[in-house]
Amino acid sequence: MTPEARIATAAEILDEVLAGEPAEKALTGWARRSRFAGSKDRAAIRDHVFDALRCKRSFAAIGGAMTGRGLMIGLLRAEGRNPDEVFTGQGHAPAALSEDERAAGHAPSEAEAADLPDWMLPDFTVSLGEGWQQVADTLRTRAPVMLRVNARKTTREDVLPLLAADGVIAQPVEVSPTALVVVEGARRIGGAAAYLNGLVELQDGASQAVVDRLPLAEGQRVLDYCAGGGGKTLAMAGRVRADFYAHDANPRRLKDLPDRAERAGVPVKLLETGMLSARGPFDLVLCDAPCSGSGAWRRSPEGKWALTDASLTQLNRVQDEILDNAQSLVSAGGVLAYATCSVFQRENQDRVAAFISRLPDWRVLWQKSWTPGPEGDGFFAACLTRAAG
Ligand SMILES: C[S@@+](CC[C@H](N)C(=O)[O-])C[C@H]1O[C@@H](n2cnc3c(N)ncnc32)[C@H](O)[C@@H]1O
Repeated sequence: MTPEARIATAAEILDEVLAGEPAEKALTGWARRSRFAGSKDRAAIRDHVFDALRCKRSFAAIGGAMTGRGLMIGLLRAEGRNPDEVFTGQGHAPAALSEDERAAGHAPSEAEAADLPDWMLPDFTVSLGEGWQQVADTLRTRAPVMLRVNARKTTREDVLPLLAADGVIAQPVEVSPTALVVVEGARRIGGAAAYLNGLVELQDGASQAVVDRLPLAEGQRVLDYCAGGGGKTLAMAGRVRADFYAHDANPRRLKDLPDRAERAGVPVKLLETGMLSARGPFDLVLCDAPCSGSGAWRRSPEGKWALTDASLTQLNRVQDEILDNAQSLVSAGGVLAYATCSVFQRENQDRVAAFISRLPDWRVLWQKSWTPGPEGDGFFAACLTRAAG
């Protein structure tokens, strides 16, 4: 496919997404119908679609329309290119611009330029202070592909040449002693021997940094209360030998964990909700709570546009409920850890403060935020314990 044909296809797929189809589904549907497209075409079209979804408001403003064509015109103008050079109507290129399209477009407002919904701007600025624009700008860019080295099986230094032998070039980063950023060959990770043998896992750098800070010790009983696919369970198990238990309100979310744990060489027991009290208490209970995902909107930009003030408030209720339920499973002297991949104070510091005001016998050991950047997503974590007495 020519570069122009890829833009035309991205515009069509974006129209489906704007009509309500999830981006992944629209991309997969197109790829199934378009066997002529090669892997490079698929990758380029995917990049166009996700670049446009990250910058949907600003591209629509400068492109003149919230349509697939408008977004692609906006993308080209944002890159300083003249859309007329791509929208030629020749071969498989998109149809030539009309006079109206050529004249359309306006300078973006503050929220449009930041690619945030208007309602969100106050929450964003309160949560991030002076750095809010930089964070909004970061969320408009592609996320790094990052790996976690399984310290149970290898070291960063030893695994780098193994990855390179399979075409995956990675570099150590500072955010965590187990983190690598992939600089070349990201699409080869799934077939790399180091991945297949459990030496590395795909995991964001800040996720790893959160786990680094948890006060884990050998022989503890540790519960991952919102384990999902088990990324944090495995990262914790990579650090110490302890008894790891994984739970999720939606047990189907845990389905990949047994295989991943086996590959990583770490035993993890799955627990259903009804078994939690009987199997407790636990020395450490981690609540990696469902959240807006705002710290990871580079990876999942549709979440940025789907979130509403009301859905954020509803998430806050779920977060409070999770903390209230999980605290009863923590042993005397044990630790309750709370984490989100959100940048919003409402989901982070405010939830911790609300918890302490409901249950004043708890105190905060530490809390920390990570902003999205070259070494990872935005994250928040806090550790709490019951005050002695
Ligand atoms: C942020 S994800 C967890 C990601 C996972 N820890 C990881 O590192 O891969 C949040 C998880 O919380 C689960 N969840 C939602 N409500 C819950 C509840 N009330 N109790 C426990 N888990 C819940 C969701 O099903 C989801 O899998």
